[in-house]
Amino acid sequence: MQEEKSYSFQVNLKGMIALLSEHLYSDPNTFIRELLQNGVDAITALKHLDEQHQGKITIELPSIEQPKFLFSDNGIGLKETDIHQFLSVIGESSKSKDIKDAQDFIGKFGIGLLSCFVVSDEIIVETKSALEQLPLRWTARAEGDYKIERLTEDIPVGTRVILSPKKQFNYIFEADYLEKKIKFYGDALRENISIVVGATEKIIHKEEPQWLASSVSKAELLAVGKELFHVNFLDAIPFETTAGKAKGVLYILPFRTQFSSKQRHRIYLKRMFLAEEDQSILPNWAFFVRMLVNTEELSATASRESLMKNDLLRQARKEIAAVLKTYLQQVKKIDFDIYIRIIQTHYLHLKAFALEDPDFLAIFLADIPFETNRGQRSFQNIIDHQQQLYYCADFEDFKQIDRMADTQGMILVNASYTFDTELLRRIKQKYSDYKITEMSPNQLLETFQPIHEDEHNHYVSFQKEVQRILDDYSCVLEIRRFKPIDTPAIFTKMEQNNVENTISQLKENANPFAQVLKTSRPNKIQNTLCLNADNALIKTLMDIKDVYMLRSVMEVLYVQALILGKYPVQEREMKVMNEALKSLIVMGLDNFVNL
Ligand SMILES: Nc1ncnc2c1ncn2[C@@H]1O[C@H](COP(=O)(O)OP(=O)(O)OP(=O)(O)O)[C@@H](O)[C@H]1O
Repeated sequence: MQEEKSYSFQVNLKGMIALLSEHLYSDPNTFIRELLQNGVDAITALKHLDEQHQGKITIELPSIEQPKFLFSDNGIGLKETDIHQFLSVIGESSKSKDIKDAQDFIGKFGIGLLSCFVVSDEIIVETKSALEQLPLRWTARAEGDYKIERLTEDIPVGTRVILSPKKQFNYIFEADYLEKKIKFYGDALRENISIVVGATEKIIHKEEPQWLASSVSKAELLAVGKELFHVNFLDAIPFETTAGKAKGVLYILPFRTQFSSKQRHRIYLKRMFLAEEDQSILPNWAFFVRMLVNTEELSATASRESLMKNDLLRQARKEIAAVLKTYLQQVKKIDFDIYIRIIQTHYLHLKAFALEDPDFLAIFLADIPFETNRGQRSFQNIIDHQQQLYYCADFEDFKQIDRMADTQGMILVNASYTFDTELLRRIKQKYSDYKITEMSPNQLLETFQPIHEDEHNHYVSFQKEVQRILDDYSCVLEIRRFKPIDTPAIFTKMEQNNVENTISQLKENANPFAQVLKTSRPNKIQNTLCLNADNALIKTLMDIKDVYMLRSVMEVLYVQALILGKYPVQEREMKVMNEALKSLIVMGLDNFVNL
């Protein structure tokens, strides 16, 4: 048997840097964030020794006289052993979780400094540890070697990172550009940050942001929101969570958003900007919200572009969801105007989530708006009006009967919009006290008053004659009384398989017409022409003895009813109408001549 030998993995630094820069640090600005983070962590470490220590970060920009980029902090610095152990070993961090107070630091993976290689072929770190007082210089090259030397001149306690910008990234080291980026990443930090250009020093950040202060008014929060997101929000809801120690503001958007569109938030981790597009700390139904949040205890992924999805995050999300729900419950009492504006703007999202979440449904039930034949109305308003809610799940059905419903004084919901039908069915299921009925043209027809039994004899021969005419159009005749009385005929069309549904639904609603419908209509029937016994023209028609004239008038009425019901009128029907009109005119002329 061969002798066993064990070997250590070797790391090709160049390959590693390429990997990191192409995948993990695809944005060349990342090094700014990583340097800021390291500076802040070093200051935090020194504060563990001296609570009063005032942190400061100074950035010196390259110039003709001094072509390097210098990033200095007055943090704890590095001892010689730290340099070997942490700076020079990829993946080693002095802030990892097995050290005490690890949760105070932003960094933890031991790779962040490598991002400097994206913009510079060399990284120099000059440092003096508060614990060792030895000024040292570490020089690392992208080729993978490094050296350490003792500095002859003394330097203050802290660390200075020196980079030689690659030509293609010169733009990043311009004062304006850099200032913007520093503010972007570091606007919530406690440390003073200044930029030095030549002989001038400019403090670009020094104050704790207003939204993180302990007492701040709603007006101030709205002003912060406007400045950060350029939006005049409807409202600002401050919140804090126990899980993950998140503190921030939920802003209610004043405009409707697409379900698929991602909102831009401002998410900070230990006051360092982390991400804009990470939605994971918000409940998925909070499309109408933009969030400004700092978390002290949640973790970031290694790329630092999002929060780590773990139990703590899920717990924090639950707390935020509870805050938002409580707000929505209370805002109705506190500020009705805002409540109504929220509903008017975001009802589509609210409907979607009312479907998923019974709490949501309970909050908004009364005020959920629906489109009806009489404009937009809230659920409660419709119920109050007629003690029940009628709706059409199909737009064609709605189109067909909205005019009739209107003249009958009925409010009819057009539930053909996304979520409406499903939501009404859910409400019906959950709140059995409410009477909610799906309407089809035929069902509406069934609510029309039938002719009295005693009158049947009077109509028999007329009915037979007209049915014979309508047989040519596969249409069944009904005679009823309905409003408006100036409407002589209504045409309805029903899918074959809807007949049974209609019957069972009418039965469910204890509608006496259910039995009539079942017995009087075979399943094959699709088309119905309902004549209005109260209409003057129909009354006159009953007295016409001339079968040709009756046929012509009926054909005109049939096509007119199609048009009224917004059914497509085919060439055949147009031809029938024209022929019928022509016959009527001829008949009229004959009568005229005979006079
Ligand atoms: N400005 C600094 N002052 C003191 N120590 C520093 C400084 N910058 C880096 N270090 C040391 O170098 C180590 C490696 O830094 P690096 O930025 O690569 O990773 P990290 O900050 O530990 O973790 P992450 O990869 O999550 O940012 C740090 O853990 C720290 O010990």
